[in-house]
Amino acid sequence: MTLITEIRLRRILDSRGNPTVEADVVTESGGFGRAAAPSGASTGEYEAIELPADEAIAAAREHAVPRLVGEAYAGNQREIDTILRAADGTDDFSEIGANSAVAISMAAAKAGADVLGAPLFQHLGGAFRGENFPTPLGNVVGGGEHAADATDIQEFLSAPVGAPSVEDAVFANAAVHGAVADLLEERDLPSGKGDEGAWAPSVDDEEAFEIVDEAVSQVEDEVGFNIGFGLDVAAAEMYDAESGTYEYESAGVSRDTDEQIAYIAELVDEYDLVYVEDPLDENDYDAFADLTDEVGDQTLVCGDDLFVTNTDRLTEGIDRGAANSILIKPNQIGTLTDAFDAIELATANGYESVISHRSGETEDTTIAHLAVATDAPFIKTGAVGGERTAKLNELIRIADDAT
Ligand SMILES: O=C(O)[C@@H](CO)OP(=O)(O)O
Ligand SMILES: [Mg+2]
Repeated sequence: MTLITEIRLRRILDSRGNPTVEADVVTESGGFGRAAAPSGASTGEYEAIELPADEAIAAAREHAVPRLVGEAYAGNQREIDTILRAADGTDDFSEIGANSAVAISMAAAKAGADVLGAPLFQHLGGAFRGENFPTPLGNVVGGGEHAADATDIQEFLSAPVGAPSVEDAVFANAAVHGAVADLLEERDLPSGKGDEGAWAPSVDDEEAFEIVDEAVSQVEDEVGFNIGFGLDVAAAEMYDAESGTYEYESAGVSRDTDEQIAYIAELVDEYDLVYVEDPLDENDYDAFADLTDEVGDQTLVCGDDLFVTNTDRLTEGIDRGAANSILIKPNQIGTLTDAFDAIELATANGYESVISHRSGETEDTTIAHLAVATDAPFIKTGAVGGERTAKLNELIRIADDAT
């Protein structure tokens, strides 16, 4: 029933207006799945390779599609993804592009679910999936690689950990985003938005902390449940390997590694941060381990550029005690199977898995299903903006269907 009979690949627009790859997978019994690859801006050095969309499509048509059509079953995800790896023949998908690979991988999963008549989260999570729903981390103020002339820290994240439901959490993040807008106006700080829809005012990090802290407290009072606060520092983007320092340009401050660890630990204490992503450079496992020693019992220290959803890099991190959670981005590694393997390895070693969008996105909602299927504590997928609300609204629908 799930034998693949057709795969179509096309270029579509992503949220930055760049071309990306969309895949349609059709099965013998008429099952259908469609998925699109997202795209990063603050990409990790060790990520799988994204090729220009037209090149990725041409290469996948030549090398991967003939091995899948009439040969593979959409219901057997591991088989599909093994074939994608074999068709590519490299470790980093540099032949067919991780963008083609992930679009086909996710579209096949959706086609498999369609044949079964099951929602994607059920197909991926199976009958023994947990009962929990992820807390959405809402990017409300940001800068770094996602906006010019804004904060050094890439993302200030609202984390409504006390929300009684996914729906309440989603609306709380939108309310914090709105409250930030009011506070910016009060302070006479005009602001555009960054790639993920977060406000991108021309302020230093210290002022951003003040504003987000106040916005979170205001909304907390309104909604009556606990809203935490998190960060994606994206520290690799501010790290200068030559001088060994983290350069905070908007504040004119430079910190060496020990100072960076102390600074982040201070922020965790001061703002009760529930989540800190990439607080240190992507090559510095030792510094990650030192920070995790210091604050790992208070907060999630999450590796994004550090681990790039890669089990080899995660194994190294586990061995060295670096971080206590991993960010999962299927396009960083190329297939759903690889993403699941990373999640499984994390879980087996007491690391939490946080599922994430990219700064360049489409209306694709696969990550919402992936987060529910794998019982992830958090999903990072923005607060507002169509390509972000596509996932948030899907989470609300999933919760509505599943309960
Ligand atoms: O750093 C990140 O976590 C992501 C998503 O927020 O950004 P990008 O997709 O640009 O890598
Ligand atoms: Mg990140």
